[in-house]
Amino acid sequence: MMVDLEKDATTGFEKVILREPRGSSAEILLFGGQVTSWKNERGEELLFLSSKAIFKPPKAVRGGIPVCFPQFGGQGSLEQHGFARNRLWKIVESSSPLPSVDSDKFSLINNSTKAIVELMLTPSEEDMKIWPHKFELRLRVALSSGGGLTMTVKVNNKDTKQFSFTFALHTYLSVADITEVRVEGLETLDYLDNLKSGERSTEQGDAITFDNELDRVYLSTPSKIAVVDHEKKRTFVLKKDGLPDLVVWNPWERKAKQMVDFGDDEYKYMLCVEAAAVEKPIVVRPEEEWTARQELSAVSSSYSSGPLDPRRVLHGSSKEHLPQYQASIISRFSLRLFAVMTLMCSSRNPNIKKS
Ligand SMILES: O=P(O)(O)OC[C@H]1O[C@H](O)[C@H](O)[C@@H](O)[C@@H]1O
Repeated sequence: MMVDLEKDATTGFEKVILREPRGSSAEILLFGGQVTSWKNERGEELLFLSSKAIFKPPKAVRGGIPVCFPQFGGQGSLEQHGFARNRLWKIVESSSPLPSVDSDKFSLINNSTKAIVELMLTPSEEDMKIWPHKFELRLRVALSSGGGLTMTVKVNNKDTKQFSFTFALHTYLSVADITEVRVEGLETLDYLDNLKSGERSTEQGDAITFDNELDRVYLSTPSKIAVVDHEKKRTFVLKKDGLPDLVVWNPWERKAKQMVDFGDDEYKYMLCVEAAAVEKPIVVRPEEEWTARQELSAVSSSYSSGPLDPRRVLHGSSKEHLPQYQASIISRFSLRLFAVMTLMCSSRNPNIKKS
């Protein structure tokens, strides 16, 4: 396992590179704490990064996995998606003892089964003027020996009063042809439609497919979602904890043309699936810590990684023989029962603890 710190020759941005012996790798910019590359063992890029991406602060970089904090979207007093994605983060030295970046390239061999780096963002005086809360935001990125990419986020409240925020890991997946892509695991869920001023609707269909612009916040989503790329015969599996919502976004043709940092036809080759906490802001009291996690893996589409949706576990295959409306009613009933039981078991967010 290797962890390198380099200065990108083209952009001048400092980046951490994680490599594992079988050939997979990941790159993380200190600007934005943003993962901009994740490659499998054959060296194939799994994340989308626009060819028109602008590497010039304070513009956020279009692609990879921007961190949206302390605000997702435009609902709030801050700039769209908050400021974390266009600030310079620091490496937490204890995570990977990286030397300074003065010379060309440094390497270190990490004997664990994962190549890991931890980055941190704390507010500057300027940040405190627009969001007056002392916090520590940590992002740990780990590349496992199988090539899976795990991102663990922690927000510590270092202030004397509580604060709340919304959050997303805004993952841009690279796909071969968006019209041949299917998202599984969101069937029958409620969503907020950003193309209809956040109107609430219920997903009726089967898996989600794409033939137009789509911008939705799916609510209370299962912990495991699959994005099947038929053309590439590849399935991305996204597992998450502490991030109940999932934003699904593709700008399609018209919006693509309006974005200066996005190629006119690049919408065909990307899909954003964003593990998020949007509908219910996260509240963290002084000296508390909130943790969330997302695990990404890319597997051949013939691979089955087990049931996606907890409701399918409850009903088994018998659900498939029921008329669709009946199956959906049962699904929703059991979901509500599950939600009530969860609420009864814990009234506090289980992802928040004393730090
Ligand atoms: O252009 P950005 O600020 O990076 O936002 C890109 C997109 O992010 C999310 O997916 C939102 O749901 C979209 O409404 C937004 O257009």
